[in-house]
Amino acid sequence: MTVVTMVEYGQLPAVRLTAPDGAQATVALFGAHLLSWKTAEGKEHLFCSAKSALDGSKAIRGGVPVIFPQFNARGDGPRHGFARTSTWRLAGSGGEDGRVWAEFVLAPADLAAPVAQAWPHAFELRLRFTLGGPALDLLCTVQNTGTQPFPFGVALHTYFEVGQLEAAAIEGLQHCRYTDHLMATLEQQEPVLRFTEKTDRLYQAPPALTLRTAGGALRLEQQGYSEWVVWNPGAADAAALADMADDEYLRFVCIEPARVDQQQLAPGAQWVGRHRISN
Ligand SMILES: O=P(O)(O)OC[C@H]1O[C@H](O)[C@H](O)[C@@H](O)[C@@H]1O
Repeated sequence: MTVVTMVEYGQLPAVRLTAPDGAQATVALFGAHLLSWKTAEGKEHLFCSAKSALDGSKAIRGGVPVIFPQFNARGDGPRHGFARTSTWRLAGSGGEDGRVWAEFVLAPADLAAPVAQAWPHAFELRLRFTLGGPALDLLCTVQNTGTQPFPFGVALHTYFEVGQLEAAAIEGLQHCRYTDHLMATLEQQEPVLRFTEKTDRLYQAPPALTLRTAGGALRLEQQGYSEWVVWNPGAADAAALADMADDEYLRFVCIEPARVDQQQLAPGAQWVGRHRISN
């Protein structure tokens, strides 16, 4: 039996999905933000900071922030866009084939007035979470519902719980080109990426990666996006973040399917991004 219920997470209303095998996901309406994903054996795969705001006053530090319509400062609006700080609607939910799903939607009428005025485009952003079995699927669609093109970037800024950063390794990036935080473009020589210092890289996307941790491995796949962003702030940047404890950077890595540059979407057109996380 699949179950979809409303719960409170911190002070945020959230949707909890439970699959027939016991896998569970919790998604806040604020940001359509996935806060927790547990596979059937009860293992939590996402990190969320103990210092994160959970009251809608600012973006959540952890889980899966939805980045739209701009990545970081690559646009004129707020850093990483407004989707992560807007309240979405639950558009539907259900169960089939042993899995459970819920879909969230954000459109101009859902935005705070100043946000809608600053980004006056006719769009519909949808995010569907489907879980059960070893996989979590995140289906993101952007629809241009108007008569003028608009530009957008998008990303799923997933914070994976890794337990011990020193044991975390990403496979699948050897010989891939990336841009680092100093804007140097390089090619990765190492077969495996490990985290020994601040890491903030935009990789031209190979379709699949493997994240290995002390506790197991996750396979990450994407279609429709153009980059993988890999981020860990390191000690100094973590200490400067008010919503992260100084040593919490040792517990997570962010691996993000992304379309970092704002590209145009024609009137009536739809963009689709698929992301699957499985173990
Ligand atoms: O602090 P935030 O706005 O959530 O951004 C957190 C991080 O997001 C991305 O991964 C960027 O590549 C980083 O440069 C940035 O520091």
